[in-house]
Amino acid sequence: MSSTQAIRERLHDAGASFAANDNIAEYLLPGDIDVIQAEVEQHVQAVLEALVIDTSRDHNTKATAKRVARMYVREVFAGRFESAPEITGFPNASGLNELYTLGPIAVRSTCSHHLVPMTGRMWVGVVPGEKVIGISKLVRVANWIMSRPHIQEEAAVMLADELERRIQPKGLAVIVRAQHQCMIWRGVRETDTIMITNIMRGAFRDDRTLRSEFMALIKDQP
Ligand SMILES: Nc1nc2c(ncn2[C@@H]2O[C@H](COP(=O)(O)OP(=O)(O)OP(=O)(O)O)[C@@H](O)[C@H]2O)c(=O)[nH]1
Repeated sequence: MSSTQAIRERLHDAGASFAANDNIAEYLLPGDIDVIQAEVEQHVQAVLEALVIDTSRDHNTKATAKRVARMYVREVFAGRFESAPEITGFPNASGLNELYTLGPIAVRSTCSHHLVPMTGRMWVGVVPGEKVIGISKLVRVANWIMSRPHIQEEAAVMLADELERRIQPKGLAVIVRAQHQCMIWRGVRETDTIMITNIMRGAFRDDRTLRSEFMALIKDQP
């Protein structure tokens, strides 16, 4: 059966969750991504037809279904289908115990309620534990998590959980500041509203001075 129904059945049989912000890479077989993309294309074409758009004669929308399917599957929702990025870790040989911050990192995500962009910036603060990791890997993990449909609170927690699990720091802070197009482009149409999510773990939760130091370090990076 070459359809996404076979993939959903596989996930059901394995008892796996496949919510919008879950990653399902470990349940996919070779070729499944092409099956998903082809089926999404068919359904986007049906949406265009339901919107009474003449894609056969309108040169602007002729290839829109194909473009949108590729964008969803290979770009903006790729974090659902791709395996987690590898993290290069080094032993913390010199016993580094100081805070470092990384940011701003671009937030490019999608609101799972209206499937429109959620964009902004985020910062990560780390007090290392036994491992020191390549800082670009924080960005790779962040992009992998964010490129799924989300609500911001869950995205921030999911990123913090993943980083905590993979780098086992003494302290971890994740701050996400994002604008939601579902509140700008439509709906309440508030153009300047920003949602801020703060996650403080380990030393950042327990030590107010460390938290303040982190906030001071990032405060001039709007
Ligand atoms: N908590 C939270 N809410 C979000 C996020 N993104 C969007 N929302 C809200 O989710 C809600 C969606 O619920 P509905 O009331 O069913 O959607 P709607 O009728 O289109 O609502 P309006 O946007 O008010 O027009 C809206 O209030 C959105 O503003 C997010 O990341 N976190």
